[in-house]
Amino acid sequence: MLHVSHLQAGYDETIILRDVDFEVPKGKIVGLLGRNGVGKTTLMKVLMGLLPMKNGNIQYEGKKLKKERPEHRARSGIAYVPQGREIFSDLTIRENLLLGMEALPKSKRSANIPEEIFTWFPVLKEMIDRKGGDLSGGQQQQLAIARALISNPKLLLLDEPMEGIQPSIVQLIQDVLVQIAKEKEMGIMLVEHNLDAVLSCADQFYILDRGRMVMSGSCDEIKEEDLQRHLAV
Ligand SMILES: Nc1ncnc2c1ncn2[C@@H]1O[C@H](COP(=O)(O)OP(=O)(O)OP(=O)(O)O)[C@@H](O)[C@H]1O
Repeated sequence: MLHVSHLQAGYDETIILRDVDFEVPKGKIVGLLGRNGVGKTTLMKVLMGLLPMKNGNIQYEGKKLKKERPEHRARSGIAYVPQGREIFSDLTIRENLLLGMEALPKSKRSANIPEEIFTWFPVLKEMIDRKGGDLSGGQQQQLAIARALISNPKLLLLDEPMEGIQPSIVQLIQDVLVQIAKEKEMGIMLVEHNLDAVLSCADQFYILDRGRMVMSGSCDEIKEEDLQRHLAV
């Protein structure tokens, strides 16, 4: 569903991504690993249209992405949960979730939150009228993911969703991702430093280093020594 080739991007004159090739197939979770500052977030921003690419090709659902704005990409089914969650602290869970509808064309928006959201994240139903700022980090992360899922995206980009989250919530998020990738045939790209979490829920992985994907494969076949070589600081 997503094919990226020879992608080059960066900030002003600085090139961060030199020649990036990768794919996210339909219904699969793809983990993106790499040391701090290699450009994982930069790649997500380019995919979401928040940063222009300098060169290369992005093909999404059979069409080339060029200069489409983020809202256009969101309407075409790409959802992004940035690092740090970015939920609205002064709005309730309900209000935060309904904002996720903005990603849909007006004719498809609803005033009701789909019940499946609460089957994945029951705590959001229990606390529906509480303000975002009153939630724990793990609850805020569930809210941020749920808000992205409201628009029923085809491709979900997640930037470090497990960061600073307690193990039981990490497990819940992993279980939800595995379930929705399969049931909804959603492609999921997961940037994560929590290696165990990536290996236990992703199907495939890529390692980004010095502007290129230096390694990729199936998570079942990943070798500890290769990880050490590319990820050790
Ligand atoms: N807005 C910006 N302007 C200039 N340089 C930036 C900007 N944002 C990020 N960078 C630089 O681009 C490089 C890649 O940053 P990026 O955040 O994409 O890395 P990352 O792999 O996501 O890191 P981390 O794992 O720490 O989140 C870093 O050197 C960073 O300092």
